[in-house]
Amino acid sequence: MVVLAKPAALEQISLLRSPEPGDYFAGIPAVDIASPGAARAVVQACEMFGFFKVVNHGVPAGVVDRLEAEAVRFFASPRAVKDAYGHASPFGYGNKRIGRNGDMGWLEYLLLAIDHASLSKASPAPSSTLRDAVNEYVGAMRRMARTVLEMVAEGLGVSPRGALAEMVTGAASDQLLRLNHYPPCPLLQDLMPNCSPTGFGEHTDPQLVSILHSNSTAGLQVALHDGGHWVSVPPDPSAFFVIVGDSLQVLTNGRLRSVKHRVVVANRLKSRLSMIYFGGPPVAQRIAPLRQLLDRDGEQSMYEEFTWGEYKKAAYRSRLADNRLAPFHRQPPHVTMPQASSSPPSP
Ligand SMILES: C=C1C[C@]23C[C@@]1(O)CC[C@H]2[C@@]12CC[C@H](O)[C@@](C)(C(=O)O1)[C@H]2[C@@H]3C(=O)O
Ligand SMILES: O=C(O)CCC(=O)C(=O)O
Ligand SMILES: [Fe+2]
Repeated sequence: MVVLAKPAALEQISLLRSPEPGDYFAGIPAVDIASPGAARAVVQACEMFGFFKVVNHGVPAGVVDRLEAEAVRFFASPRAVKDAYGHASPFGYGNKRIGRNGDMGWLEYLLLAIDHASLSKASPAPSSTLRDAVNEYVGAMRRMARTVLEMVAEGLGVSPRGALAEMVTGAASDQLLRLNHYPPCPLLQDLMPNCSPTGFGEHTDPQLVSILHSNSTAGLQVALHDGGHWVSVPPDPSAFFVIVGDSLQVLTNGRLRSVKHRVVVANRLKSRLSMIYFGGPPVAQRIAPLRQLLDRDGEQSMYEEFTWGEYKKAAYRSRLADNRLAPFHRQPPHVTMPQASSSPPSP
């Protein structure tokens, strides 16, 4: 038996099967958020996939292009310059290490904290041009998150319409912006032509919603709710992708479900660049199913109650692939069995 050694640079990075043309999934719903039926379409997509593409979003191309150009410029700078903004703990520049608990991926990134509508002082900006581009982009993402969450509320029949949106766009909300750069990895080309390094390992996002933009290099995969099968998402730089997070799953008592996703670095020539806005609530926000939904549908909460601060603390102690909601799942209501008789059966 011939045992192939992994190149040292990939030692702690797990390999995935490279996607084949048939893995590209044509069924990802695209929602025109400016259309009259959008609220229903958003809820349907979130129920079925926990993921959808936003088209006709109204975000000017210049806002995206400016931040993308700044990100490209930053990632192209010398390692020593980038390290001056690291090491992501959790904010700043990170290289290969994701979080603090041993997860590794074939990527480099900038993780930035957002206070209200602009870059937080907790995240020093590598340059004033990058800071301005971030602030402009975050403004557009906050508006999109508001629109999407208003549509979720409307589609679910929850009032006021802003009940969910306010959690993410209110003054004390906990938002992040992440710029991910996945350089091509030619190391496996001859060694294992059908394998590719993991860029970002499988996980669900802990917040309410994440809004993702990427360049035209593929790599994102989502696990279908129906069977857990991994499918590749065809990239579309003219659109955004909305990812349902764990907190929105709990707030809707599991009606909308967070989606597992990951990135595989299969392109041997071109970098993938993604920009993701994470919409989280204030740390003190109670995360529990909306009362209106429970009362209307005669349901009991499927989850133990927690605050976003508690969930976040637990999440940051977990590994990427962990099921972070599992410890908060309530046991199904106790089923009482008829008592077995202790007296011997009569003859
Ligand atoms: C391994 C980890 C990275 C992460 C914190 C965690 O301990 C588990 C959740 C991870 C995640 C996934 C979505 C976002 O990219 C992120 C910023 C988040 O809020 O939760 C990352 C965290 C991170 O990279 O620090
Ligand atoms: O970079 C991507 O396309 C996805 C990254 C991601 O899921 C994340 O940063 O949480
Ligand atoms: Fe994610």
